[in-house]
Amino acid sequence: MARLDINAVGKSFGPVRCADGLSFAVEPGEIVAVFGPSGSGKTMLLRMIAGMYEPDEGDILVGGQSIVGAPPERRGVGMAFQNFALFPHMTARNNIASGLRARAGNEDVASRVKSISKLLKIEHVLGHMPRELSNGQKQRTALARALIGNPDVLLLDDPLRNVDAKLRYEMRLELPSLLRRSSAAVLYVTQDYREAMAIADRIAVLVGGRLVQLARPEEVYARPASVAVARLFGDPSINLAEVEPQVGQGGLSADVAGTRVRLDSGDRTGAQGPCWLGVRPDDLVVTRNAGDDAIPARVVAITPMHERAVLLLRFADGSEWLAALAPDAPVASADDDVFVRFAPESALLFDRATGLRVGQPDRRQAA
Ligand SMILES: Nc1ncnc2c1ncn2[C@@H]1O[C@H](COP(=O)(O)OP(=O)(O)OP(=O)(O)O)[C@@H](O)[C@H]1O
Repeated sequence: MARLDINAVGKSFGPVRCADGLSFAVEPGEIVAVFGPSGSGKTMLLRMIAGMYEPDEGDILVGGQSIVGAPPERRGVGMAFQNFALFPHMTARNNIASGLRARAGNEDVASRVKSISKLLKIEHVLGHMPRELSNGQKQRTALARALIGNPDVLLLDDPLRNVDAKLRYEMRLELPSLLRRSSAAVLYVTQDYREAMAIADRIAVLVGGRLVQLARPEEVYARPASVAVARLFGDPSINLAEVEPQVGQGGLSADVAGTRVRLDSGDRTGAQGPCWLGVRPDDLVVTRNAGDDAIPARVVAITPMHERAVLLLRFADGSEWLAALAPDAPVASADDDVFVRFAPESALLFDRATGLRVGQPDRRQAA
């Protein structure tokens, strides 16, 4: 059992800065999802840990020992990729065993292949060639090969991208306990925020090669460090409006599309001046009743989406927001005039100049 430490790691290709002062640690048995937009440096981070590239600056340590410059097979690192990368001329059994032979000499290969394939439910296809395996079986075979050598660090690069939706769902449920059993420090790259939230203990959000937030999934969702992070989490994505909040008798309030709306009066230090107001579509309530804090809107369109109804709403100033309503919520029809409300505590505020969330004690750099 060994901890993975990434210390001030930087890497550039010409003008492209794909890692910029990355620092964080992954504990043994912990799963950290690396999440961010395409090109944010997720795969490059994994490649530097695996030894396919070396960092320009900083250090990478496993169990307190630097692995920078060490040959890939001596790093104690196992990897599985989105494209499976199985040897096409070898059976599943030999593919799995290759993960062990590269690392150790006189192990009892057969019994270890057997126990790992039992765990991953692929015992019955061990004699098959990769072309005879389904994508799900290939993915499990690649995972078995990565796990069989009991690596200190396990790197998974979007391992569920090429499997079908049903298997992806099942694996999201199964993977965390499977991975924790190995006691490896796991870095799990994904482009799917739901997968990151389902699988990880913590999520490292990368934007432009920089770590913009590292926190538990619910924390990243509820308290995104910046407007860029807020936009990455949620489907439909967060509604935004330009506001200038002011402190009055009833706490903080702002004009939203011409209506004065109360915002949370809690910890909002620095929340005055030009801000982005962010409200998640799930946090909107759509009613037919006017009243305090109710913004008049017209329903432009309704679309079903994952068991919910998503309403496209247009305010009097022409701006549009989306509301995602629970299946049992009374649904309006297109062209209806309605009122939109949200609880003050569901309002997120971001400084418009820096993009950082305001009223947040532990601020990180904006994306
Ligand atoms: N060998 C290379 N030579 C030059 N530039 C590279 C190389 N590898 C990666 N890059 C650049 O580094 C940046 C980060 O790439 P990386 O593959 O790590 O992104 P990613 O976050 O994994 O993206 P995706 O989600 O699309 O896989 C990109 O701008 C990419 O073009």
